Amino acid sequence: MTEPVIQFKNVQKRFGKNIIIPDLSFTINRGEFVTILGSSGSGKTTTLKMVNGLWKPDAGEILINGQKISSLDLVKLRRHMGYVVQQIGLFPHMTIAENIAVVPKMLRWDQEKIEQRVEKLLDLVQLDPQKYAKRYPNQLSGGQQQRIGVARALAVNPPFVLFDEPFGALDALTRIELQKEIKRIHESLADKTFMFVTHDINEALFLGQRVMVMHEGQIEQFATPEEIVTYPATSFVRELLGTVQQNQSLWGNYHD
Ligand SMILES: Nc1ncnc2c1ncn2[C@@H]1O[C@H](COP(=O)(O)OP(=O)(O)OP(=O)(O)O)[C@@H](O)[C@H]1O
Repeated sequence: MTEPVIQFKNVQKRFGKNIIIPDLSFTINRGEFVTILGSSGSGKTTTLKMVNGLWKPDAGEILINGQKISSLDLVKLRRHMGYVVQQIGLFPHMTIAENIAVVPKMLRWDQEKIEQRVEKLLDLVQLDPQKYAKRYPNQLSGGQQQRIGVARALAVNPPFVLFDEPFGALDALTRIELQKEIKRIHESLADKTFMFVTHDINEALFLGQRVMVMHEGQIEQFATPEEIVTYPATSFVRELLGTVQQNQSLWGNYHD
């Protein structure tokens, strides 16, 4: 059964006099993995930041679980939304375990529950807890640090996780490895809704159950990867797909 959990209704966002997002409407259902693909400056990050209330829309309405975002307690809302960014900003003087435990500690979980959770999360992101829990961030590779970013975002088991170009700074092989991981994690955590911003077409098509293609603050197409590749809705989508479109098997076999 589809259950809408994130809804934008005629949302507008301006910065000063610049209308960045003129009129954005879409619905995301519980448990979906949605990727947002678009050129630089198309409004992907702005859209994500409106989902967790970091930016307020200038017009229109955003509903989270059917409730107007403007009526929600934003601190609580953000606890329900893990956030993973490119510069994950681990605290350098804290161990990996302490970094993951920041929010659980803030919520006054007892120590045993925190330790169990950290261990489970390190297992989930495939880092051996015995080996990594007591290390410091500078003793980890970039890819491993991003894994910690994912673990930290999942610490208090949020129903939503937002990703903003989390793998943008990684080398191609590490990136592919982490894409597979994130897909596996989404599949293993039933019912979590993921929104993932990227400007990498292969990444968007590989990860997204649906892909939202944005251009100049508007949705060009919001559809499954198959539909997008087979029936690009606009000339922008067609151009964006470029060579990928010419060889449909390419993205399907991207990680084989
Ligand atoms: N705080 C801000 N003040 C003014 N303008 C902003 C602000 N944040 C973003 N913008 C502008 O809004 C537009 C959309 O930015 P946004 O970061 O959402 O794009 P994006 O699609 O995520 O791009 P990128 O892929 O480069 O990160 C850009 O033109 C940007 O300059």
